[in-house]
Amino acid sequence: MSNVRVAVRVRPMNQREKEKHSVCVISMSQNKTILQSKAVSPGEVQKAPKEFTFDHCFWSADDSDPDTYAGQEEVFKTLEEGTIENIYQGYNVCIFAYGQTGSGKTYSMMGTDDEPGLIPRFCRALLNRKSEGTVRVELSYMEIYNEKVRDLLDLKKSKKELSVREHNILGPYVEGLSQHAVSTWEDIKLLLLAGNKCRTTAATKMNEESSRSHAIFTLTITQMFPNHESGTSKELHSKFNLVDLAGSEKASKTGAQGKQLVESGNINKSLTSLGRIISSLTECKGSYVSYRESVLTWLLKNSLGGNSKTVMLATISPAEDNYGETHSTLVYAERTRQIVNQAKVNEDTKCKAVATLQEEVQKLKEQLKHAKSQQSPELQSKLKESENLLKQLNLSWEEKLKKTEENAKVMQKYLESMGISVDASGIKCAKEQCCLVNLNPDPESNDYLLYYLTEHNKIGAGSSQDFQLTGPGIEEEHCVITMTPDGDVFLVPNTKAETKVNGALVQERIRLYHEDKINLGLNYSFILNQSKKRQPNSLSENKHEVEMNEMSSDHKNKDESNPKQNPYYLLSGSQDDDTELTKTHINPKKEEISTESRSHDSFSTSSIEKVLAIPQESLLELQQNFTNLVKKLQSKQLITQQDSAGLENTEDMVLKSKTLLTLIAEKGENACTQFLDLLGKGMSIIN
Ligand SMILES: Nc1ncnc2c1ncn2[C@@H]1O[C@H](COP(=O)(O)OP(=O)(O)OP(=O)(O)O)[C@@H](O)[C@H]1O
Repeated sequence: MSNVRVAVRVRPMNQREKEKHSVCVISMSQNKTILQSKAVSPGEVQKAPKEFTFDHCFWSADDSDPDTYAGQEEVFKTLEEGTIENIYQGYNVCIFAYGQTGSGKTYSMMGTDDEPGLIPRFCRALLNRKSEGTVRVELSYMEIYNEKVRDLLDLKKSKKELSVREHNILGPYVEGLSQHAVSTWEDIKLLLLAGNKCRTTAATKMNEESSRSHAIFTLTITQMFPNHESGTSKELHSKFNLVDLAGSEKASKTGAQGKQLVESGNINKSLTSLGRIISSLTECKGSYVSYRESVLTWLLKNSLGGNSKTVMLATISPAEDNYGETHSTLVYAERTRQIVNQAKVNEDTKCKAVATLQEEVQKLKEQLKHAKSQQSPELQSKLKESENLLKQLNLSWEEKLKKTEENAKVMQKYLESMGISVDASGIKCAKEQCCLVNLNPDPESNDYLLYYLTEHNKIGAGSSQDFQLTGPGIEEEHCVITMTPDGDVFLVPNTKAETKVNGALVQERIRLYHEDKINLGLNYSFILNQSKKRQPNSLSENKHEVEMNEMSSDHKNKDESNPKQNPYYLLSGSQDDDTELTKTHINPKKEEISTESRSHDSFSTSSIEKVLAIPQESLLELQQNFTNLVKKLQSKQLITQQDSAGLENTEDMVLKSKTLLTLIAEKGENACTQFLDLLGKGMSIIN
């Protein structure tokens, strides 16, 4: 019998907290965490600080003093103590991270490329551990989102909801969850990367990269010890669960609304059940514990009060404005420490399970023979369930390896067909392929996602969409991007959804060009990569240079020495020529404006004639271009907000152009020169 080991980790102040000059309310001394009470108004009595005792307290709030600072390595080393040993002795182990959104759960569990967290460190340590027996490691990775289980590693089935079942020897399990035989860190890394890319994330006001799902990463370790004298063999089995729970914060504080509020409700349903279970295990010992109340608690049944050695890592913010959440996390964590587990060595579990399953299958077949028709569907489904489990348990290691290999290929292809390219070394994109590059780094893997475009690409939050995005402002059917056989790309917005191209709101079908910046909802930003079409050959292909120049300077402002900061570097950083994307920005052909036309009168006449000659389909582009130009002129104070409002009210392009030219003319020679300069830079509505 052993208690759940509980560790608390306090993260550094984030930008928001620093800007607000938040006071640090956390201090740590050995295994004690002290929470100072909030500042009070004059006349009120300051409450005494609250003290909590844990097995480990990690001070990660400030790295200026290496003696007190606990980095990723220290957290791992402390929690690893005895853990790998326990796994190799045949015990189940579970480590779960609990805390409010943005408190550092994912950072602690997954970490970054430079600062790997517990999952990659444990995987490596586990593979490096020597054993006298033959060691087999299998891996699964799932997500619980809105009380639904999804396999993060079987992409063909990733949209399918999987069911939780329970076997009397094996305990709760997810039916049909893919198991991947792994032998090296590289095998695991690829699966981790792919799984993380599939994880659902939705931004909230508190933490834009907030993950709204619970993720369970499981390593199943089997050791075989053959006894050559007796011809028998012993098997030890252990399950190692690494769980990254969703944020425990209150929905109101994060600004969750609508669909997200439902998500929060369901996330909290799992967490509420978790809390209830922790209470019944600690306060009302002996009372019935309803693990099946939520998917999460059902799957973690063994980890809480059952057959597992469990560690809870509670993550907290140091800032005063998170006092309430921090306090409840600490209370929760202290209570969890009282849970007593009954871990036992799992010896020959598989053999026992196989034997009982075989018996069960026999019995069920017998029963089916004599069953009344109304009972048979239930019996049949039970039989199928047992047969499936038996089949999975009976697979040989070679078969498993082969399956894993096949699945890896399918997974890679499937991801590509979905528009996501996965490669352990970073992002790759076929030179000729047209794709959207997501400029928001993937929170789980720190790199960028590619969405390869096909003829017809539905984008939105709905399950029928080709590219599913979640987050504020994303509609069920947000927009459609189409591509003609010639590679011309068009965007058709849903007029109710917020879609911007190069900063301008789009309300009707619009053609897209190489390196156009597309904003969907509040948080998604994409760049169109259309390298095949990057050479401008039509009047409109030089239209975006001003934006491109702006973007280039935006990019320049980023830390170019760090390839992860800049998708262009990441894209071009590939060693492989075939899959390289260059970072060169388009350099559109500039049409020289003749010196004689540099008088606004002659310019305006010829310009309007050109506008009149423009075919209808180009007018839409023109309108878009016009909007961009107006914005630019506004920013240069060549026209006022009032002027541009007047322009917006005019539908007719010719009239619009005339008004604009008149407005510019009124500003005098300097304004005309600047205007022409802008036109010359590619913002022309008429050349
Ligand atoms: N110990 C730490 N040291 C440095 N940075 C940290 C630490 N913990 C968290 N952070 C940073 O704080 C931010 C939020 O952390 P993280 O994403 O891990 O939170 P979370 O608890 O997993 O949130 P969510 O519930 O939304 O998944 C990230 O930018 C992360 O890099």
